[in-house]
Amino acid sequence: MKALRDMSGLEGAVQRAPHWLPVAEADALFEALHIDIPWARHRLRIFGREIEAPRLSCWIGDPDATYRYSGTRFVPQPWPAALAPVRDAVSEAAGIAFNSVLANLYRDGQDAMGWHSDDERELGPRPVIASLSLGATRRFVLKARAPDADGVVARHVLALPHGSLLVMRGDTQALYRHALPRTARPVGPRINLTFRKILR
Ligand SMILES: O=C(O)CCC(=O)C(=O)O
Ligand SMILES: [Fe+2]
Repeated sequence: MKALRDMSGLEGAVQRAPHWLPVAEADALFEALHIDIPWARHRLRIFGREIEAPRLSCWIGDPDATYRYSGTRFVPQPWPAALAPVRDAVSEAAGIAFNSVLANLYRDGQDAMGWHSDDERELGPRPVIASLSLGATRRFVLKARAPDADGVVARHVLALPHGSLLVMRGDTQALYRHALPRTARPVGPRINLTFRKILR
């Protein structure tokens, strides 16, 4: 496993390791999760309207780690065998014991996630979120909620390749929104695992 490094311009808040999981392990994990996870379409509430999320998802976690995500309460699915050791390794890398993960499957370039922050109350005020990406490389964009002293709205675009780990911590959710835009490029499926710690 490669060490996490601070992203320039986001020191102390966002870290990543582009090739965190060795390719063979990342390949095996993608295959296992693609089959083992009961993927479903979640409903999101955006500006008071319910929409079907343009991706498939599954909430996984310890039995008492219930969670509200975009207006819906989820009781987590149990950890698939292939995922439990990954949870432990990601927890060690990020320095926090994660008890849940939102797994996302982006079937092709039309699947996406709009602007949001991972700021649900269950995560506490300054949550640590660790995001492991498998499969097709997609662009992940962080955009500041407010302009800086020069009037510039900071924007950071990251490619998240197969096996990469991204950690957001500190005030990242309070100060930034993030999104995974659609792409017209022909891309294969991507699985993203966003590990979270639900406070009880
Ligand atoms: O797919 C990604 O990289 C990000 C997903 C995300 O932000 C989320 O599910 O909260
Ligand atoms: Fe998110």
